[in-house]
Amino acid sequence: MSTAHHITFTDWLHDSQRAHGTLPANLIQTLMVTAEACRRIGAAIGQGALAGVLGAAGSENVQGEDQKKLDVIANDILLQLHSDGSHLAGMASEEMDDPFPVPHPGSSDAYLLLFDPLDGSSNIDINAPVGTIFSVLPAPAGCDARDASVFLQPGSAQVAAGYAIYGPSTQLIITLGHGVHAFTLDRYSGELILTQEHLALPAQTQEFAINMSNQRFWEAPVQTYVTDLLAGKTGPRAKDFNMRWVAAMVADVHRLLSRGGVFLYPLDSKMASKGGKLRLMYEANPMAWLVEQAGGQASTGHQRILDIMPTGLHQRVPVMLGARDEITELTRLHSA
Ligand SMILES: O=P(O)(O)OC[C@H]1O[C@](O)(COP(=O)(O)O)[C@@H](O)[C@@H]1O
Ligand SMILES: [Mg+2]
Ligand SMILES: [Mg+2]
Repeated sequence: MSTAHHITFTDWLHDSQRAHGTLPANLIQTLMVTAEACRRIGAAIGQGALAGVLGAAGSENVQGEDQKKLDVIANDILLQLHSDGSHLAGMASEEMDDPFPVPHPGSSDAYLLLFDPLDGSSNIDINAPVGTIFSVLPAPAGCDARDASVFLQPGSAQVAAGYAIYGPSTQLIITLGHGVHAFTLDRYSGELILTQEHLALPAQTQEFAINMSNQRFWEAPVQTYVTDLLAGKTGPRAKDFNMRWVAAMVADVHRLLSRGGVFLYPLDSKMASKGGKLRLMYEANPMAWLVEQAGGQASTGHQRILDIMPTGLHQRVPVMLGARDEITELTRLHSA
């Protein structure tokens, strides 16, 4: 589809409502407030050293990881902006052990919002891209969002998913189940403007993303897969592959959605007991749905990510997503 100009995110949400009729007011509100939170997080990140926001917060999150000041700031911005409304029943975040119930949950059709407020934290101090990832689930009628089990729905139940990337430009990428669309922040007007509709992920690629320093810890199927890619033209794949690793899932997935590719964070023996590196509910699920909506696939190697029945809010899973033919090859190797 052609590039559209000067359609703001708000206009687009109302157009989508007219076109698909599936956007309740509370969902529109959830997405508008999330977009505004991302704009403010992007502004704080953009100020960098000038705002004193860089460096460690001196605390740990539930995963036992050191929090950066911006992890905490980004989390607080999302909590604060959403707490004012009645569109959500509750929120869950990488940075909080337990769910955050919204003080005055309103109507029965409220939503649950899950997020990784700042993805790629280790990139902050080197002025490289970072992002915010979010996933929206329906709240079961009359649920008590203090109870983590209300959030434990498979990725296939998501009603919206997306991310903001804070790079040379700030962009918001979103799906509501009708393709993947990109908005770019106009820094002069403060508006998010629709800049690309229906992002498409080619079935084939010659580019892969994986943290190669973990090679010796991977399981056999991933060892075989990457060995074949590295063998290039004279190997079994009969073509040369390029490799990229930004070390922020948002940026690595954004590259896939922009020019194709495959991204892997497989299980390795260092983290086998944890189940993987990336978090299912607010990293793997939203990215898996975006990738599928763009024509790609997302798998653990054994199972479609969106079919996983979650057992914990902060559950981790192996992630392989991107070009359809590559994920098909990876699942073949895992079942061999
Ligand atoms: O340290 P590595 O192996 O490069 O890990 C990079 C991965 O870790 C993450 O940064 C984890 O995200 P957080 O920064 O939200 O903890 C992913 O975005 C990225 O894919
Ligand atoms: Mg992350
Ligand atoms: Mg994070």
